[in-house]
Amino acid sequence: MPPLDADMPPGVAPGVGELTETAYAKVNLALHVRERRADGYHALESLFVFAQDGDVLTGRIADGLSLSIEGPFAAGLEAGEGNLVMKAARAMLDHVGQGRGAALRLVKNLPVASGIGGGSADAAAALRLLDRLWDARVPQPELERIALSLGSDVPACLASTAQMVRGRGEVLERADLAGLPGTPMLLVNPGVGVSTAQVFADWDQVDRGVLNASSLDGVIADGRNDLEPAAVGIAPVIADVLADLRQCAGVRLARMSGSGATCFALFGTQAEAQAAAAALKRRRDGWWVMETRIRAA
Ligand SMILES: C[C@](O)(CO)[C@H](O)COP(=O)(O)OP(=O)(O)OC[C@H]1O[C@@H](n2ccc(N)nc2=O)[C@H](O)[C@@H]1O
Ligand SMILES: Nc1ncnc2c1ncn2[C@@H]1O[C@H](COP(=O)(O)OP(=O)(O)OP(=O)(O)O)[C@@H](O)[C@H]1O
Repeated sequence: MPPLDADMPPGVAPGVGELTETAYAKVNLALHVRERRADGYHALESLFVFAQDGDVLTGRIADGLSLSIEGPFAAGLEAGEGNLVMKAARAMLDHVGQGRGAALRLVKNLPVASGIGGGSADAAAALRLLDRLWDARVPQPELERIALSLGSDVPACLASTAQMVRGRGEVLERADLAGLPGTPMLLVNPGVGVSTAQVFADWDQVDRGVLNASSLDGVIADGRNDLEPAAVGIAPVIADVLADLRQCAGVRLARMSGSGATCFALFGTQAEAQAAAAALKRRRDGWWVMETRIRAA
């Protein structure tokens, strides 16, 4: 009998001895860029939420480490040592001691380099999965330290709950905003990749002020994604995505996530989100459209 797995997403049947983790898509509901730091990174203030869907990682005990990748966005993604799943596994081995192994399988459902943190979410899912698979019981602060060594967004992806994120991504504060969990959401990517480093380099260096994330209405009314103009400059089709989303019936907020090109829209009801998804798929050949909800904390 395969083990019962509380985190198992629908449609994924684990094999004998396999564990499964979802790598939830990250969405920056607002992203304020405050300043360029001496280390070259930018100080951010961002309200992170997570979709209830994403990539799916499964793993079982094996000799050595291996990774295979399948799914709609598997093409072009290397499964070697450069993959963030492998980097996460190596970092775990460094911590818990060599001599353990795992055969990992990634179903890549999220577009790569698209502002929804797929690679970061995969790395965090690998840390959670291997901690369970190897019964390593790494204390949470240690896991968070390993996570930050893998990327700015990986600590937030570890918990995959709504969080106010500051600094480079290492200062996390739980954000239990009323009205967030379960909110119907569309993620839309027009099929272009944009480089995060390039978008930051093109930011106009104007500090437009703090993010007040005390209520969802406040984040909708006063929040921004300060990287939107730079990303639109690199990939003008992002402006078309935002215009399309903003004219959908029932939309409460449409904004770009991270450094783009993926944009998101929040809806009042699931029926409105479904209708918007169907219309976009009809009208825009080649755009990726995912209908989901904000994951509950
Ligand atoms: C902008 C966000 O999407 C917000 O969630 C993320 O912080 C980006 O995280 P990421 O894709 O993992 O990016 P990283 O690999 O950390 O950074 C890529 C490059 O983007 C720039 N970068 C990134 C994050 C940051 N706070 N300041 C930056 O200036 C740096 O040039 C860095 O070399
Ligand atoms: N498992 C992985 N999934 C996606 N990208 C990966 C993975 N492993 C390594 N990478 C590399 O990491 C880079 C960033 O990918 P990712 O999908 O996380 O970007 P992103 O969505 O723009 O992230 P962010 O929202 O944090 O800016 C890509 O250039 C890709 O080649």
